[in-house]
Amino acid sequence: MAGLCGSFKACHCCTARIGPSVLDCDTAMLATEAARALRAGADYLHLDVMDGNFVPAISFGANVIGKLRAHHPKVFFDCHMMVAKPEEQVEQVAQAKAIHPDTKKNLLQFTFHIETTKSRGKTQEVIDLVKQNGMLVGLALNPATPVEHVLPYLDQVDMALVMTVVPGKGGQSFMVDMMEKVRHVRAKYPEKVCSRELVALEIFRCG
Ligand SMILES: O=C(CO)[C@@H](O)[C@H](O)COP(=O)(O)O
Repeated sequence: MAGLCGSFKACHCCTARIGPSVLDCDTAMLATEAARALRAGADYLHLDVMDGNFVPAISFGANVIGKLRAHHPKVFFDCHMMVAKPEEQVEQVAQAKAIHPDTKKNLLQFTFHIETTKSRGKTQEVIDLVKQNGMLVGLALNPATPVEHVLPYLDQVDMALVMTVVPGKGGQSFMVDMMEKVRHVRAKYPEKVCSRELVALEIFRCG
């Protein structure tokens, strides 16, 4: 059975961190639901922000992320920004910044989609803006987007989010053919690639 890196042997890159999406939880009880996920073993939280534009659905935004921070001051938040103009939300999301008191690690990441910036020539600008606002940077790519679109930026970002579902809703089937993109990114950046659904698949495989 292949590991996270696609290797058929156990190796260092098969270490996984679990960051569940809270999209399909009872969002009226978000802080409690997040606590439940963390108690169950989540290492961090994946927060799906949807604007009704880049994707049809609307979920929650920076204001809710800020409120959630008050309940979870030591938890890493990966904010998956499924929004058409990520640059307009950087400052608001940055309000939820936090540094872990013991590890001194940055606990906030702003992950935006290359599809929203590439055609406007704004990818570099958004990366810079996110960093200026004190957050880690994630770069996401849709299943239909070639991996080559993100490669020029991977030296500068903290994470590549290889989507293995079409962005917009929860509960979809894992697209196993996206593994090729994961392998491609991992070959050069073993610590930078993330595919949440992939992690779920591996847990399933391991029983
Ligand atoms: O970004 C997305 C979808 O747009 C993902 O984070 C999913 O929303 C996760 O949902 P489940 O697959 O866990 O139901």
